[in-house]
Amino acid sequence: MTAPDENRFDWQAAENDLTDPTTGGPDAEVVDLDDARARRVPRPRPPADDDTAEDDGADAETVDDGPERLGGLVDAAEDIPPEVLARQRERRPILAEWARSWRGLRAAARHQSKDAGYVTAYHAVRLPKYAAKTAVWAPVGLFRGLGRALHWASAEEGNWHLRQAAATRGEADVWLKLDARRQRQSVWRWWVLAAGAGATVTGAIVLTLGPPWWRWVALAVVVPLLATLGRPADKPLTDRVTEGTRYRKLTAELVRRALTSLQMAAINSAVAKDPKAISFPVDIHRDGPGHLAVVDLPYGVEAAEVVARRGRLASAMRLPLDQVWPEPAPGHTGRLALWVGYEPASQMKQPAWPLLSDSAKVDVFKAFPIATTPRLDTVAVDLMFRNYLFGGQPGSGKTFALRDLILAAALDARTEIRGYELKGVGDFAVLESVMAEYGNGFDDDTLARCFAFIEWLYEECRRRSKRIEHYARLGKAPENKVTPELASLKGSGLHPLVAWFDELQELMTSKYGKEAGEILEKVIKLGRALGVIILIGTQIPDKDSLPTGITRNVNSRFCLSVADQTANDMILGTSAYKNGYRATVFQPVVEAGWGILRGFGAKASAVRSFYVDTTAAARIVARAVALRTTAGTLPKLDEQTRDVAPVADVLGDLAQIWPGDEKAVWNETLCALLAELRPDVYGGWEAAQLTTALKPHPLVKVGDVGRRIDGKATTRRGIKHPDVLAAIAERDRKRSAG
Ligand SMILES: Nc1ncnc2c1ncn2[C@@H]1O[C@H](COP(=O)(O)OP(=O)(O)OP(=O)(O)O)[C@@H](O)[C@H]1O
Repeated sequence: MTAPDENRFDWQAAENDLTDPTTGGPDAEVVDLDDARARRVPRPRPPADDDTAEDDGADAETVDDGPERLGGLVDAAEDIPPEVLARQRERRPILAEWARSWRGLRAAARHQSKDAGYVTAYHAVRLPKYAAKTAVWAPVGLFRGLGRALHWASAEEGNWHLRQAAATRGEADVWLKLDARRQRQSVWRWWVLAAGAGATVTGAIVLTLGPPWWRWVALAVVVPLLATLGRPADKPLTDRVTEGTRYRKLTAELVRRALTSLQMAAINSAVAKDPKAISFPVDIHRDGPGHLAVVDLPYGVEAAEVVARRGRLASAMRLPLDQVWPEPAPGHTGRLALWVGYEPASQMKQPAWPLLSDSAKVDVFKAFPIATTPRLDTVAVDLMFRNYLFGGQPGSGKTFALRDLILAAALDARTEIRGYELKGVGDFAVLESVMAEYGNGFDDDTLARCFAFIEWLYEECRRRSKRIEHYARLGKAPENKVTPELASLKGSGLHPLVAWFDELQELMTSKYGKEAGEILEKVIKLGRALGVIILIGTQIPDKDSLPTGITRNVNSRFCLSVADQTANDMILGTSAYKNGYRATVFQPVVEAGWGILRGFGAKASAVRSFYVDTTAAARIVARAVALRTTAGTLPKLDEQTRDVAPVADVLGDLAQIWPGDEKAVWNETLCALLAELRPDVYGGWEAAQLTTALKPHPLVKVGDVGRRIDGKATTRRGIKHPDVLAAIAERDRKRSAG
């Protein structure tokens, strides 16, 4: 098809339509084309005899819908402003994709040198075999070469047959003419041959007189040439270096074959009707350490459907799974970006985490590297004004990914870090010295502390919002958000606070779950602008283990290998699976660290978190300790508690302040008495706070307690004295049991 003209009107197609009676319908008439051009009359609408009649184009503007247009205009009506048209016109880049960035250049150079190295090594080990073959065929080549030279000089080639034919027919004069012609030809050829022979003799003399290396060079050049001349046509001197053993080059044919092998009826039937139903808006090109094919799938097929069949795609290409990376491409939903690496991702060496370098520092307001793409590009993320959700099945690598973020946070000396790992393995213990609070385990005590921490976070958010209000009044928080200046301002109380929870499902499915979920949701909503950064890791992303209120409000998500669509969408958001963002394609353990990162830019993408083992993590922590010691922000071991946490022994204090021999007392009365005892701890407590503080002690049941006030019966929440005593006895028993 010819390219559309400036106004995007395809004259040739329109002319064909107007002159072709089969498309013009029974009433088609011959139209004066000049007239048609002048008036731009839309062609007559063909009779609507099937479903596609609508698409067949009601006006001539829409006839050009061939592959060149895919992703471009649907209708180039004249009222579309020229600047929009100009924006939509896709220009091919002057330089090839691989030559446009250092990364591309380096990757191409690395690939070429690797390739050259391979070929050299391949042939080097076969050199003895090649030498033997050369020794055999070179003498044959010498005689064959001499024979051919003599034959050429005699100019008999072709002529002999003609002379024979003339002799058979008895045409003597023809014979004589042919022979005379041969003689004429052979005269100058003999001269050429003689000159060649002379040159050879001279060369030989020069070689004998010259230094020995001249003879070796001559031998190295001439002998292989003679051997090549002497060898049989089907037996090359060197072995073939087959392409297949190195990598499979991505070609349009391979992509087409792979796509038609997916057993997708929509693709196969479209291709059966029109082999061009699968088209390539951009040429397949090198992109990093692999090739990228941007494919426009047949009408109505979504890229997401192909992404879901990554396994079949890899099978059709005869490649390992982690070498084939299909993704939805920008443009429209039927556009697929298929990247195929030179080698499987598992064999590609991930570069070392840049933050491991001794000079690396982190500013949580700025992006830092956290992962790599399949093409080994670095992906950077920031922490400030973000909440993260990491989800994946066991062995998917979420703990390691979460730890990367906390390690990065540790390198910003302003950041306060507190968190709980509720798996009890101690993956985060390496960070203990830079954390202001750390809990590890899934026992009731740790869960209670974790819950109390969430409550504290909420209180901290309230305190921070007051501080922000204050600074906003002073004009220091123009957006009512923490600014880098406020975060660095000592005593502002607005420094970044990273609160992390690994395996949060343990808390959410415990007795604290409901309340913890509700409070955490509020913290996530409030904390973002206040410098409170929540990081959550969970293994079971269902609505009981991870309240939807939380998932809805998280703005950065990393979904590692998950088992099904529900889990995928719980982490990445509704419709993520449908839109082709499917972490179900990753295998746990084998593809640990791989996942879909969402919340950074328009497109979610497959990335692999940097692998940082505990030894490397310890090196970073050592640096973080040094940075924090200088900045004076290193948490002291004996101070690793929250400033307003209920550090006091609530049960003991209750027993101490219990009024007389009352059997049951209202919480609010108890709060007032507790505040008198320890105003720094209990000052401002309300009834609900006491209820929460008693949660870790199931023996103390908070219930309705009735009293008479001015003769009127009044019921409020309260607790019973025997319960408190029983809980103290139980706690003492547990403590003495160890
Ligand atoms: N980015 C990575 N690159 C390579 N290997 C990784 C990566 N991240 C994690 N792994 C490997 O995967 C293993 C499991 O990782 P991790 O403990 O983070 O998984 P998990 O999802 O937290 O599993 P679980 O829920 O069982 O704790 C690690 O021991 C590590 O060896």
